[in-house]
Amino acid sequence: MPEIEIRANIFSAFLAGTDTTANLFSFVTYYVSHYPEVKQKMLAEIDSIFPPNSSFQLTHNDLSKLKYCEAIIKEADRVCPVANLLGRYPTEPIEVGGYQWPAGTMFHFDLANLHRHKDYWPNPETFDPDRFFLDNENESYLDVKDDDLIKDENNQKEDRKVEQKYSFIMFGGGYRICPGRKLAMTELLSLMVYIFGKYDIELIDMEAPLKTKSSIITYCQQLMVKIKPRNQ
Ligand code: HEM
Repeated sequence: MPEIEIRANIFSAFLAGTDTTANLFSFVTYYVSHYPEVKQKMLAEIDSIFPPNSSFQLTHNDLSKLKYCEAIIKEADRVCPVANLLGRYPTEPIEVGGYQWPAGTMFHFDLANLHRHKDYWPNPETFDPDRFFLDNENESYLDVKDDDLIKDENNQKEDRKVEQKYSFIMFGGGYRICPGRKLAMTELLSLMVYIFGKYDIELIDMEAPLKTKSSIITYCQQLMVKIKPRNQ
């Protein structure tokens, strides 16, 4: 492998594997602290599986029971997508949006607007993890199934399931879907158990908006919080 490719791979492993997860955890912290009813429901779920003041082992099986926490992570990324720059280029001429495009045209996906599109999301501006929680039994955002891929490849846009799936593309989709998605979810859920399970986190200023800046990813510029051990 040429040196430039080795460097590019190391760079993307750092950027893709650490900055995404770290910044999304900041967004989760902001939203959880901003919505007391969400925080309460989250703590009830964490405490029911990882009882406070008990010595527990973090197992994959127990983490996978944290369906509401998973919904919070997805909802935080829906309203504030940490990976916002997603590109594709066609290898052959293609028609998109009623226009003909030559092979090699670079298309960028506008994740922030897609994740808030009113055709797919009722009350898109509202932070509401229940939209993922109540749906959790049927959803499969993290596991793209082969039959969906085949249908999508053939561009069968009438397939409503595929269309709905791709209205939320936190981890991208298709053959280039994020290979670290399960690790990312495991890391984020573990952090939620260890941090929110043990500490009470409050925003210094409940009125302050989430301060972010976007480049290749959206990162948290500042998050002022007060941390103290939880009273259990
Ligand atoms: C919350 C955390 C994360 C988010 C939101 C995220 C999101 C994404 C997105 C949107 C893509 C583009 C997918 C596409 O083009 O369809 C991607 C690609 C990628 N991600 Fe992640 N990611 C996260 C964590 C991770 C972690 C933990 C790793 C590795 C340890 C990782 C490794 C990668 C790599 C290597 C690619 C490029 C894949 C390719 O081009 O084939 N990501 N990620």
